[in-house]
Formats: sequence, structure tokens, C-alpha cells
Amino acid sequence: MPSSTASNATRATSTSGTNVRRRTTVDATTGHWDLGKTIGAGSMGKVKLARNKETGEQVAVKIVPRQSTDEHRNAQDRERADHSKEVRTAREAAIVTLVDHPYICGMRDVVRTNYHWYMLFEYVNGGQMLDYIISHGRLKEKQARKFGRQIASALDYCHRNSIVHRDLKIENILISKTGDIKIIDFGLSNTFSPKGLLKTFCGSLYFAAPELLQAKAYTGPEVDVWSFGIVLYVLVCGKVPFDDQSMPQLHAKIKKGVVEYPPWLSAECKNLIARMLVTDPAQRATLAEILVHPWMTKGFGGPPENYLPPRKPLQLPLDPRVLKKMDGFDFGTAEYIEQQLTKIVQSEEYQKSVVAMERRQQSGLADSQNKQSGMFDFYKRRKSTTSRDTLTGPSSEAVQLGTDPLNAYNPLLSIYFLVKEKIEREERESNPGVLSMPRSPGEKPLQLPDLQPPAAAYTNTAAYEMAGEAPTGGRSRPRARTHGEDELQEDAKKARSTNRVPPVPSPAIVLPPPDHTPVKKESAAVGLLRRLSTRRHKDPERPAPAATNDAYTTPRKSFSMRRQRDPSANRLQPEPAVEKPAELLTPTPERTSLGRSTSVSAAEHSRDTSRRGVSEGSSVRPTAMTPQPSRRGDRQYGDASSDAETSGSRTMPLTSRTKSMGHGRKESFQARRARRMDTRTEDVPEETDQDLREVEAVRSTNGASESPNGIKPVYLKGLFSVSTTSSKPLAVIRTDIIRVLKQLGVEYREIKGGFSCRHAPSIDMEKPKDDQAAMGYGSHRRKISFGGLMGGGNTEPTTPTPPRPRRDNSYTASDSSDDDEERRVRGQQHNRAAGETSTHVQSDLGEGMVLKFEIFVVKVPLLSLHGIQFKKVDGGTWQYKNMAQTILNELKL
Ligand SMILES: Nc1ncnc2c1ncn2[C@@H]1O[C@H](COP(=O)(O)OP(=O)(O)OP(=O)(O)O)[C@@H](O)[C@H]1O
Repeated sequence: MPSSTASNATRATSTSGTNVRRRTTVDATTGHWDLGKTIGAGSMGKVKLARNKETGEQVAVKIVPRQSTDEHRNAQDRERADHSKEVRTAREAAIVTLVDHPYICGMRDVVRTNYHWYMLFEYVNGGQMLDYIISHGRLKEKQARKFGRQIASALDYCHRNSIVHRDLKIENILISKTGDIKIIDFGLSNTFSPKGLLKTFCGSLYFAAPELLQAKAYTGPEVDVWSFGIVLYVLVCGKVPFDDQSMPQLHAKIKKGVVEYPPWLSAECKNLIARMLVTDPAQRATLAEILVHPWMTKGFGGPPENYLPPRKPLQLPLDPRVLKKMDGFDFGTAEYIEQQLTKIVQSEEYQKSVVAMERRQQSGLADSQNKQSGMFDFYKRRKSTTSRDTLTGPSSEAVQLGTDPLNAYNPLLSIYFLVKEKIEREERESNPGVLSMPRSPGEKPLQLPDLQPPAAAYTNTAAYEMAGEAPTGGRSRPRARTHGEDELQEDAKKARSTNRVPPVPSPAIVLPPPDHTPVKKESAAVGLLRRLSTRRHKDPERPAPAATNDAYTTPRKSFSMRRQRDPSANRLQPEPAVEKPAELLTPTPERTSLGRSTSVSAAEHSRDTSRRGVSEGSSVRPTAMTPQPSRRGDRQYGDASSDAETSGSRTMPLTSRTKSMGHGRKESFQARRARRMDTRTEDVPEETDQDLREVEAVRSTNGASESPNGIKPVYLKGLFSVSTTSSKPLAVIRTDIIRVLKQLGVEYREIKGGFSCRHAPSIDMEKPKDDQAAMGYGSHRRKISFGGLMGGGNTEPTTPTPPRPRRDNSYTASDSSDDDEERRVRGQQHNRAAGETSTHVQSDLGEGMVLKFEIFVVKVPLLSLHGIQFKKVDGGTWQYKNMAQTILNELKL
């Protein structure tokens, strides 16, 4: 963590001049890495696969340009955005380097060059949870529980280390090869103090807690709990709980917090989600409550393990090695950190908390490792005022209150523990630098570098008690954020400036001893690897994919939609400035510019508003399950068909997706397939632990387990539905896919085992009429064509053209003429047919608008079927979801 910019900069392959060459290798402390294909993209940059030249090991490299790629109004904004991005990236690197948890994606190395950050993460190759949900629909509760427990475990670990993720969402959950989750993207994470408040209002809108939308300061963990509740809902329901094409309406729904629960949901599951999705953060379930909730513990006999190593209360003298390595968090110099920590350790409050902890341990109410949460009646919500009086409550309570001397007492203390533990891990290994992380079975330990992020990157971050913080600020990062940049830990600041020790709470809740004996091991319950067979993992008889066409085909594009550049388009306001009457909020092409992504600060928002005298429709980054704008979040056009479908309470995208992909045609396909096969996916018994071990053995001995024809057998059969599998011969499936891709105007090229696809709107730009237009405020028009279904593959929907709404400054994406309007509607109709149920137009031209995805034809071993798998590489989630859905519909597997 300490500053070491120069060394890091020189570690990377040199980049000279302003013309940045495309880098093909990265030289890091962990060796030389060849950069491979792009496996993902986010608002921060691309993620590429990289292979170690010496060992062949693969990692995922997140490449973050250090300069903001967004448009900025002036140099000052740009500078501020660049600085903000630098701070975020550095903080992400610093935090992820320290965390050591089996369900958090670990970092291998980090390199900073003049122009980029290269963050080397362990490669998580089981796919995205989002892809699974899109392909499969909702999960069974048992599967969801397994993932839920892993998420809870990871969050508990983070929170006990004073780290809040703040961007937990379905897209940031990957699946490892062992079928376990790995949480990624700590780009918005930060340290928190139970006694302080954060004021960065960030996160992805669909997953953002209501208090964030209201720009209320928050402690930290509670916003993760809300997001976790949304994730859990998505897992078990296959859709997001709050959705609307109109952003103000969506804001309103989130703030209202009225959730509809499908009838199939168990009462326990419903109860748990309902406890998490409580709009009042003080009444919302704490993680401690979630961990011991009956739904969470069902079949496991106890709460999830949090994988925290044993800790002892901090004692003086402090370890200088640790102090030295803590300077990367912008806590100050090693001397300053030492002073602060000494004060804490010597404080009456800390000493009291140590005594209280020892008392708890003696009475058997908590173990020294705090591995279990206290048991209590989860249905009874304790009033926070009561809790605040607690001192000798269970450790989970103490953690929450910041009175546990071992966990989340103070960010400085937590980071001290984490650094110390990292050093100890490294020392334990014969080979220095090797981390023995508690991992999923079969995983290799990570070799972590001694991260030395650049000092510059840490200057004036808002990590903790930093001077010069402002409660808001511009952010460069066009993520699905609410808003805000900097944060203030007010109490902590006050405490520092006055050297005042906050009052010690008094004892209160006494809990029964926790159950330490889980019935089942978390890692053994590989719920996703269901109904699998070890018998057939290869089928050499399957024909190889036909001749490769390396060039992208260029299908015809048709119909136009327009967009208007709008510098504020990436922003998500904490509060929509103008709440429109319901009738004006009817999703329409003009006004439902649901920016589902990205955030900016309230300050920026108000600046924009005052500049233009209007309330801009903010946009947020694409998130799962909902109509999304493309990556840089802009305008989303309404969709009359989906409105009709949903009337009033709009159908959640995943509902319709689930229906159309899985259930819509389920009867006929199931019936048909039932005649064809003895065993149906749904009927295959669950795997035993022995099965899992065998499969893992097969997987590991076969490496990629690819058959000679490049078709991978896939063991995640439980994730296939009838609409994603086929008994057709491979050649027929391939021909069908090509036909459909052509129909949909999707460029493609064949790759090993499938297709690499690209779908882009064509853009006609009219010359800006004046400067204002050029800035995106005026009538600068761009016509964007999204490929629609070509040549009779599908019929255009006959949805009546929605009445053109009155222009609304807040939510109008473009100021169109009637001609344009007609063209837009036609384009929109085609877009719908092509899966663009809602078209999202981005503020930036180019790659941001392009949807890139891959289609793989895989083998479903037991059933002797082929399955279709999708993988999003880049582009809007909604765009992707609809495209996948349309392709599946057209394929008629
Ligand atoms: N360790 C990894 N292994 C495999 N794929 C990864 C890994 N990390 C990231 N990816 C892929 O890259 C995508 C983008 O990564 P990530 O979310 O970290 O980037 P980001 O720029 O921070 O994105 P966002 O805009 O969501 O904040 C992920 O959705 C995932 O598909």
C-alpha cells in the first residue's frame, strides 16, 4: 500500500509519448504476462485475460486508463475527474490487495504506468451470475441459499474489517470453477467507521439503498445489506424488485420500498428479504441478523463462516513493519498512524471494549475469533437506541456498534489487522509473497505482491479522516452510481480534532451461545453443479464447428433513432429534481430516458441544473435485470409493448425474460423433449458430494475438458432450461445461430466452441448547429440505427405508436422533429423485434454503444444435448439480455 509510484510505473512495459501503444504484455512483480482477449468491460476499463509467460497461469487484468475517457466541460472538471478516478482505482487496489476471503476475487498484482493501471486479479472462469440468471431464470432457493451464504460470508468479512463494498449487484458476482461465488469490483468500496458517516452516494440504481437516493449520510454496512437484499431477490425471483422505465418513478419505488413477492417464495425467504429491504436503515436487518436467519441457516445448522483469522486486541508497541505498509491508505505517515493507533489503544473506550469482550468470551457468549454471530429472535427488530446502549452484548452487536476491539472498531485498526495478517500469511509461506487464502477446494493460493500504490494516487483520498474532504464532488466514473464522490466521517473527524473519545455504550442484550457446528460445509454444497454426470464429458463424435469466418460479417442496419449528447447523461441524481405527474411519466421514447447507470455528485447535478435551468434526466449505468442504457448510461427509450405487457406495475424484465426464455414455451418444449429423452434436466437427482468430487476430479484432470471439436462439456446442467438446450445436431444448431445472427443484424465471427458477436447501432451525425448544440444542449442530433430483424425472420410488432409526449427537459432524450419522430418509432419497433425492448443511447459515441457478447454451444453431458450459453463481453445489460432472449426465441431450440 505505501507509495511507490516510480517502481510500479517502471515495472510495466514502457509506454512513451502521447500515442499510447496497445500493450500486449505486462511486467509485474509476479512475472511477465501476455495480454489476451477481452473478457469483460466496465465503466473503469476493459478486463483482459492474461497468461503468465513462465507458468502459463491465467489472470484477469483490469486495465484502467488513468485519464478520464468522458467528455468534460472544462479542464478543471477533467482534472477533478482524473483525480477522482485515480483515487478510486488506488483505493480499490489497496483494499483488494489486503482482503483474503474465498468468496472475494483476490488480486495478484497491480502495476501503474503513465497511462494505465493494470490490476491482475485471479481469473474467475465460471461465468457471471448475471449470465446464469439470464440463461436460466431464477434459482431454486437451495441454490440461492448457497450463494446467499457466500455473499453474507464475504460481507461479514468486509464489514468486520471496516470495509463497505457499496456496489454489490448481480453483475459483480462471478462464479468460480468450483461453483462458488467471487465478488468483484471494489472500485466503490471504502473504509467506514461505525461512529462516522459516509457521504458518497454511490452504487447502481437498482441495487442502491433508498437513503443513498435521498443523499442521506450513512454508516456503511446498511447499504450493502440493502443491495444484498436486492441480489437475493434477483436470485430467487429472477427479476429486480423495483423497476420502472421512468427514473423518477424508479426512485420513488425504491424509496417507498414496496416489494411484491411471488407466491412460490417460501415464507422464510420472503421474511429475510423483507427484513433486508426495509427503507429505514435503522430498522433494516443488520448483517448479524441476516447471518442467523432461519432461511440462511437452513440445512447448515449455523451461520456462514466469515473466514476471519484469529485476532487479539491490539497492544503496544505497534509493529513498525505493519505501520510502514499502511501508508497507502492515505491515513497519513507511518508516524501519524502510530500516534493515532496508540491513542486508540490507550483510550478508555478501547480498554473497556477489551474487558467487555473478555467477559463475553468467559461467559461463552462469543468466541475470540468472532466467527459466529449472536443468536436472537430475528423477527424482533431491536430498536437502535437500545442497541446503542450495549456494551456487553454479543460480538456481532459489538461489531455493529464499533465496540468490538477486534472487528470494525476503527478503520485504522482494521487495516492494521489486515496488513499484519497479510505479512503473517506471507511469512508462513516458505516462498515469501505467497498467500494462503482460505479458498474453495482445489484452488491454488494466490501470490500477492507487496502492493505499492503510487503516493500520488493516495493524495487526499476520502479513505479515512482525510483533510480537505468535501461532502460531494465530481466523479469521473460513469458507473451506475447514485452520486457523490467524497465522504466525510464526521464523528471520526471530530474525534480526531478534539481528541474526544465517544461515550461508551452500556451493556444490554445477552444472547444464547451460537451454534458452531454447521451441518454441511459451505464449500461442499456446490449448489450450482446440479444434476451432473461424470460419465460423459467428451463426445468426439460431435462434428466440429464449420469453417471459421474470421471476419466480422457486416449485416445491414436499418432504422434510426437519435440521441442527443448530454454531458449530464451519465448522472444519477439522488433525488429527481422534478417528479412528474404519473401521466407524464409514461415510458415513451422521448421521456423515459432512464439512465440506469452512473452517478455523479449532487454538487454536479445542481451545477448542471443551474446551468441549464432544467432538471436533467439522470442516467445510471446498466444494471442487471432492467432496461438499461448502454454502458455510459444515457437515454433509454420507452417501449410501448412492454408497457402494455405490464400496465401499471411494469413487468420486470427478467420476468418477461424468464417467461420467454424458459417458461413461455416451456410446455410445448418440455412435452416435446419428454418424448425424446428419458431424463429431463429438471428431473435429474441432485448430485451427491461424491459426484461433485468426481466431477471436480474429471474437470481438473481434463483441464478445459474440451472435446476435439472445441465443444466444451458443461456441468452446470441445472442452469439450462428447455429453451437453451437442443437435441439437434451441432451443425444444425450452428447454421441456425448464423441465420438468426444475420437476421438480427449481429456481426459475428466463429471462435472456438461458438461465436463472438458484436451488435452496434449505426450513427449518423448531423453537424452541430452551434456551440451549444455541440455541447449537447441544443438540437445536435445523432441518428442511431440499431440492427433489426432482417428478411422475414420475425415480424415487426404492431404496437401502436405511443403518442409523442410533451417535451420535458428532465427526461427527454432528444428534441426531435415529427419526421425524426416517425423514424425513431420505426427504429424502435425494429429494435424491439431485435431484442432492443428498450433502446439505450449513450452519451459517448463508439464502443460504449456496442454490444459484444459470445455464444457458446456446449454439451450437456448427461442429457446428450447441446446447450447454448451466452456471455456478455461489453455493452448494456438490458441490451444484452434482450438480445440473448431474442436469439433464443428465434433459434427455437
Ligand atoms: N477476475 C475476473 N475474472 C473473470 N472476469 C472478470 C474478472 N473481473 C472482471 N471480470 C469481467 O469484467 C467485467 C468488468 O469488471 P469490473 O466490474 O471489475 O469492471 P468495472 O469497470 O469496475 O465495471 P463496472 O462498470 O461494473 O464498475 C465483469 O463484469 C466481468 O465480466
